[in-house]
Amino acid sequence: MAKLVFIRHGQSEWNLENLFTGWVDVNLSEQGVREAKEAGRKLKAAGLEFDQAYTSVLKRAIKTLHFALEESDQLWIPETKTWRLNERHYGALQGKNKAVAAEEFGDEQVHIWRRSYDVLPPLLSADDEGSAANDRRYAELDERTVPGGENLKVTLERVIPFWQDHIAPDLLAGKNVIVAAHGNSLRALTKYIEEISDEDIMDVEMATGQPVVYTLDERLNIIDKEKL
Ligand SMILES: O=C(O)[C@@H](CO)OP(=O)(O)O
Repeated sequence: MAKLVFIRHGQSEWNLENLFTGWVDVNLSEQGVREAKEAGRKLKAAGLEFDQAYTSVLKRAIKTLHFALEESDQLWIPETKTWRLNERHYGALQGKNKAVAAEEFGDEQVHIWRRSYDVLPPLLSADDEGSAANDRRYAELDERTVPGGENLKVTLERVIPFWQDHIAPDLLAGKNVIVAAHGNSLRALTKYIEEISDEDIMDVEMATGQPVVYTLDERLNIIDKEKL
């Protein structure tokens, strides 16, 4: 039986400032560093040993993974970074304050942008300075693949191929896997593996720095789920 752990990054500087973040590569806050280290201590106390780690190409998730693995003395394990585990791209909302946006557009509209399954945020154009098209780490992406903004549905559609090609084969081979990622890329994975409806996923939240441990059978059915 394989173990699968999801961990959302610790609090980021922009979580603290209540800004839409998405693909902006912000750092962990001091509290976020503490949360990541605490997560590592919990993994160690639970006796969890990993064979493979996956994370995004954003430093808040990468650093969370490293702090957690360091605290549990497993920094040596193989790790793969992929844009497919990035936070959802928040389009033109990136960098805006969530409370200010709620005053400007109304609470309901902001809630729809944040939690609806298939409503897109206002998009960022490819020639915008902040576009991922100008970022070297996404140079491998076909320009039609570089998002100008994503909803959870689009996020799920780019996360699940990575699950199918990498994470699921590892688990099927009996490996224990840790995935350090983001609120919405993890909501997409959670929706997929727990078969949560488009409606019910609106109420699912991921806490920063809290490991979620799944025990899976040899066909990847969920036997147990525990939050540490
Ligand atoms: O701003 C973001 O990128 C995400 C995660 O912090 O926010 P939300 O919870 O609104 O999806």
